[in-house]
Amino acid sequence: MTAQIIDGKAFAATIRDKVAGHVARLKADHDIVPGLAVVLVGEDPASQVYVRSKGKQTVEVGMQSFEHKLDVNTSEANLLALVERLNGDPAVHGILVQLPLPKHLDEDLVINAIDPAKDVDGFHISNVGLLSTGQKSMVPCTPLGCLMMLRDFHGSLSGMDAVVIGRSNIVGKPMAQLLLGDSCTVTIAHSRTRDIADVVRRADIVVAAVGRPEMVPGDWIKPGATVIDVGINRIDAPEKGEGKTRLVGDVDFASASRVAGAITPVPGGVGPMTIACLLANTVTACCRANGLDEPEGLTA
Ligand SMILES: NC(=O)C1=CN([C@@H]2O[C@H](COP(=O)(O)OP(=O)(O)OC[C@H]3O[C@@H](n4cnc5c(N)ncnc54)[C@H](OP(=O)(O)O)[C@@H]3O)[C@@H](O)[C@H]2O)C=CC1
Ligand SMILES: Nc1nc(=O)c2c([nH]1)NC[C@@H]1CN(c3ccc(C(=O)N[C@@H](CCC(=O)O)C(=O)O)cc3)C=[N+]21
Repeated sequence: MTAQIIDGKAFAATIRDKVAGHVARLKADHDIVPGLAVVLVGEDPASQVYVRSKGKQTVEVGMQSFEHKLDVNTSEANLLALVERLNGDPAVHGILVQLPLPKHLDEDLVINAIDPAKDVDGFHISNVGLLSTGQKSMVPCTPLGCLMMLRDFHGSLSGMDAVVIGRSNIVGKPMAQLLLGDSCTVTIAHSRTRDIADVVRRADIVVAAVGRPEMVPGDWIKPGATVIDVGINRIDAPEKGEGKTRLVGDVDFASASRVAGAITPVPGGVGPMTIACLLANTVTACCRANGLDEPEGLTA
C-alpha cells in the first residue's frame, strides 16, 4: 500500500484564505484590524526564521504584526513588563512568546502572565483547564492543525484508537485532549512507555511529537493507519553537499508511507498548519475581544 499524502501546505493556504476573508470583513464592517505580537528572546537562528515567517504571513492576511526582539540576557522583569504592556495594548489581540526561553527565565511564569484572552498559543493554565474540561478556550496551534487535518480526512474520529507519542505541554498533552474531545480512545506514549512498538501498532491514528529524527519505523504502523508527523528535525545531508542539512520528521517517511493509509510529510505537513492556526486563533481572539461572532470552522 502507498499512503495518501495529507498536504498540510495546501490545507494551510485554505485556512489563510478564510482568515483573510474574516479580516477583510472586520475591517469593512467594524474598522477593526486584528494584531498579533510575537516576542523572541535571543537569536536562535531556527526561531528567527520561524518568527519572520509568522510575521510575513500575518501581514499577508491583512493583520498587524508586532515583533519584539529582546536580548538573550534580558531580565525576567523586563520580559514580564513587555507582556504587561502587550496585555494592555488594544491593538494587540494575540501574544506569542517564542519557546524555549533562555534558561534564566521561568517559562511557566511568563506564559501565565499573558492575558488568557490574548494567549493565542493556548499555553496559559486557564486555557489548558478550559480545554481539558471541554469549555471554549484558545487551542494550541500545532494540535489544532493536526486535528483539522484528521477531521478533514476522516470526517468523524469517534471510536478510533489514537496514540500520541510525546507528552509535552505544547504538543502531546493538548493533542491527546483534542482527540479525546472527538471521542477517540487515546493512549499517550513517552520515553518510559514499555514496548512502544506494540502500543503504536494498535493505533488507527498515530501522532508523533517526540523530537527524534525518523524514530517511528513503518513496522510500528498498523496497515492503513493515519500518521501525523509533528517532528521538525534538522539533520546533516551530506548527499546534498558539504555542510548541507535537511528537515525530517519523527517518522521514517519512506517505510511508514508504504504501510500507512495516509501520512503528513515533513516539511509541508504540520508546520504550515501550525502557523495558519496561529493566524486563525488571532482572528478568533479579536472577535471575542470585541464581542463579535467568531469565525466558523477555525476553532476546535
Ligand atoms: N510542526 C510544528 O509546528 C511543531 C513541531 N514541533 C516538533 O515536535 C517535536 C516534539 O516537540 P515537543 O513536544 O516540544 O518536544 P519535547 O522535547 O518537549 O517532548 C518530547 C516528548 O517525546 C518523548 N520522548 C522522547 N524520547 C522518546 C522515545 N525514545 N520514545 C518515546 N517517547 C520519547 C518525551 O518523553 P518524556 O516526557 O518521557 O521525556 C517527551 O514527552 C519536535 O521535533 C519539535 O521540533 C514542536 C512544536 C511545533
Ligand atoms: N510559543 C511557541 N509557539 C509555537 O508554536 C512554537 C514555538 N513557541 N517554538 C518553536 C515551535 C516550532 N514551531 C514550528 C512552526 C512551524 C514550522 C514550519 O512552518 N515548518 C515548515 C518548514 C520550515 C523550514 O523549512 O524550516 C514545514 O514543516 O513545512 C516549524 C516549526 C512552532 N513552535
